Amino acid sequence: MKLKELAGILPVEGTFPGDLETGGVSSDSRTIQTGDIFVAVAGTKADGAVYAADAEKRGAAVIVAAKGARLGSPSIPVLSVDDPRRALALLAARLFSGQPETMVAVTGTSGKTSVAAFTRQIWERAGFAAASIGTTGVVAPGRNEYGSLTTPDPVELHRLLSELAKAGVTHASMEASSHGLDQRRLDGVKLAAGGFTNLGRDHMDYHPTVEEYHQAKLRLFDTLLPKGAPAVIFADDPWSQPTIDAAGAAGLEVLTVGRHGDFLRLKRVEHERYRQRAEIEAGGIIHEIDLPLAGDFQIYNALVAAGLAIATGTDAAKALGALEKLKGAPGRLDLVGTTTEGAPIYVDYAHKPDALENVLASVRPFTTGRVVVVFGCGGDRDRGKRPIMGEIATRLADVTIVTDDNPRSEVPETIRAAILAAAPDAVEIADRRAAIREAISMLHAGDTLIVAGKGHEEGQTIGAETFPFSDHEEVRQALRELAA
Ligand SMILES: CC(=O)N[C@H]1[C@@H](OP(=O)(O)OP(=O)(O)OC[C@H]2O[C@@H](n3ccc(=O)[nH]c3=O)[C@H](O)[C@@H]2O)O[C@H](CO)[C@@H](O)[C@@H]1O[C@H](C)C(=O)N[C@@H](C)C(=O)N[C@H](CCC(=O)O)C(=O)O
Ligand SMILES: Nc1ncnc2c1ncn2[C@@H]1O[C@H](COP(=O)(O)OP(=O)(O)OP(=O)(O)O)[C@@H](O)[C@H]1O
Ligand SMILES: N[C@H](CCC[C@H](N)C(=O)O)C(=O)O
Ligand SMILES: [Mg+2]
Repeated sequence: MKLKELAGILPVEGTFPGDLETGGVSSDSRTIQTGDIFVAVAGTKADGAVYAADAEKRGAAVIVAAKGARLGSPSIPVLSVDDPRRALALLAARLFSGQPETMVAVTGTSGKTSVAAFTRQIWERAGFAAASIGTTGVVAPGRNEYGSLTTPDPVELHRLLSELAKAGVTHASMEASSHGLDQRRLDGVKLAAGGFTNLGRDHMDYHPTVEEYHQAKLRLFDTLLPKGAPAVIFADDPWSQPTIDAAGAAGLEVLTVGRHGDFLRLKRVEHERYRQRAEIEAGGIIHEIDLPLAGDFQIYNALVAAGLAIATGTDAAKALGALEKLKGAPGRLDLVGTTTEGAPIYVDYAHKPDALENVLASVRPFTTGRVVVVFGCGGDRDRGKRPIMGEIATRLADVTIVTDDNPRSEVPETIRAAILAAAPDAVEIADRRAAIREAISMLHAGDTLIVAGKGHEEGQTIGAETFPFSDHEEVRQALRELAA
């Protein structure tokens, strides 16, 4: 593409060599090829500006950077922009043209992966070629790939969206993480609707305060969605009202779901161990729904997903009917097995306080014996959540086993000690495999075990190395050995 065709994103007017042919775009100098545009972004670890020379050496045609960026003295043209990350996203969208026609994004502290997966399943049942993109990867017709980020970086994202569109995918749901929103990863995506689940403590290592964390999430509503677009907002969370206010002020069509919802009103719900029966009012009509998923919170995620599908044109009866066939996202209150005495063992991705609280509270009503939980906290992540999660486990579980969950560069004992400070009666078993075995071996009829924190993950990161590790596999293996 000629540089002048990127006017509107880049300041290429005037004497600039607008006829310059450019190839791809990247913010990582290590991936630059001859003719590419290098966008220097200020990161959390480094300032991309210092890699301008490396980008030039590798053949970059032009550098895009913030005004005043210290680029050294490149001999290729430099274009200054106000917001390099946004420019990167818009360039990626332009260079990889095409995206599924109908795209929705969901944000919130918990439930994003589930909502994205549910929305895709509802669309599939309504007959659309649909995809979902998020923490557990990309799922589309004939495609199921694991990805490393919840919201992929813009270049990856637009390469993917373009591929999906070419493969005939018309509908796609994606997760908008607070990092993704803050770093403008979705700024080039044309969104038809947005969803909000809830807000709790998360990523306090990245966002200075909860208010700023909420502000990052609000970018979906006040910046990214076009005026008049539907915003499907879960109405029963303490952060629902400020989100509704912001979406309203941005001129969006606010559609609330939940017990206090107007668009989809939850009139009644009975939680059973493995399913929930709900009465949902939509447009004055009551729908009786049998949701085949464990976990009280799943009905709320299902409402947001149905709201997004209906708001983007799926028939309400079809969308709500599809809830009866939903499959949970991998590792979200996932029943992996039961002991010979019948005690269920769930693997769940709760790695933040609200999620742990919800998952433990969810299984309590169906547990006549003890609730046992195995969990740890990740290294190089929010340290403040460790004692909070220790307290939650102590309050809501009968037996707490504290173990390791991706200690990364931190000393694992220190992480465990921070949790144990608020969980004095907890058992400490450093090795996660041993912790899972110990927990399973102590189960009796009526007990429930939750192995929390890793969900779908397939590795344990210790130092800089990631060893293969799956909670699902460990649970199955321990059950086999104990039964033998
Ligand atoms: C903290 C964070 O979000 N980091 C992300 C961010 O990196 P960064 O901008 O801070 O990068 P940096 O290392 O400071 O480097 C600055 C710039 O120099 C460039 N560079 C660096 C070295 C070099 O030789 N040449 C070069 O050009 C880098 O490519 C970068 O553009 O932008 C990168 C490109 O998009 C991401 O890969 C990277 O994700 C890291 C790996 C990460 O772990 N992110 C996590 C925390 C994350 O984003 N999580 C969220 C939420 C998860 C959830 O709750 O579900 C997610 O959406 O996944
Ligand atoms: N609506 C909800 N309210 C509270 N907790 C929830 C809700 N939905 C899911 N959870 C809990 O949060 C965990 C993660 O769920 P999910 O993966 O759907 O959320 P997420 O927002 O994508 O999380 P992440 O940012 O970690 O990827 C679940 O395993 C469950 O413990
Ligand atoms: N997307 C989250 C996942 C955390 C999962 C947990 N297992 C951990 O390692 O802390 C993160 O990278 O912070
Ligand atoms: Mg997720």
